[in-house]
Amino acid sequence: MEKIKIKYFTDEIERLCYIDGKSDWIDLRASERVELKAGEFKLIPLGVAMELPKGYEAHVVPRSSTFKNYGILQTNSCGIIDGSYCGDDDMWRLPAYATRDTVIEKNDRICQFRIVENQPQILFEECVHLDGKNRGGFGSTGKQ
Ligand SMILES: O=c1ccn([C@H]2C[C@H](O)[C@@H](COP(=O)(O)OP(=O)(O)OP(=O)(O)O)O2)c(=O)[nH]1
Repeated sequence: MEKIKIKYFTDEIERLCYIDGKSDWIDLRASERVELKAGEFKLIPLGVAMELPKGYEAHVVPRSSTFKNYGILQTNSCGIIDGSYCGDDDMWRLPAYATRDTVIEKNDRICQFRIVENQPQILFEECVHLDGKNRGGFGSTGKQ
């Protein structure tokens, strides 16, 4: 089991909870009421800052119901929370674009995260040709 040190910026959101069995992604809540007009962008505060376990980062994505319920899109597709983002003021935020007029209430669950191990250090070794067989891509699977 991994331990995460967490700071809440408000008592008005429920505490994060790891729910065993159903999904290991952990829901995050808006820490203030946010009203957006169609076409507006906002960094929605999530009311938490964390010190992740050494060697981990966190990935934040919307919940599957987020677009249906609120009409917002996460503008960076997947939020990367670096392990170094662990200062007292390093509150997590969701960059969101509203496709319609919408209201997100304080404490609404709008996205989810999991922690992921950092990739190993990478050294790029330049070459002229690669030895592998060309795989094809972008719709080539199952075609000759
Ligand atoms: O959806 C996100 C993405 C990032 N962050 C926080 C955590 C992350 O560690 C920090 C910095 O993010 P990033 O490294 O992506 O941005 P940057 O390097 O400051 O800016 P950019 O890479 O866009 O130049 O912002 C969030 O709270 N939510």
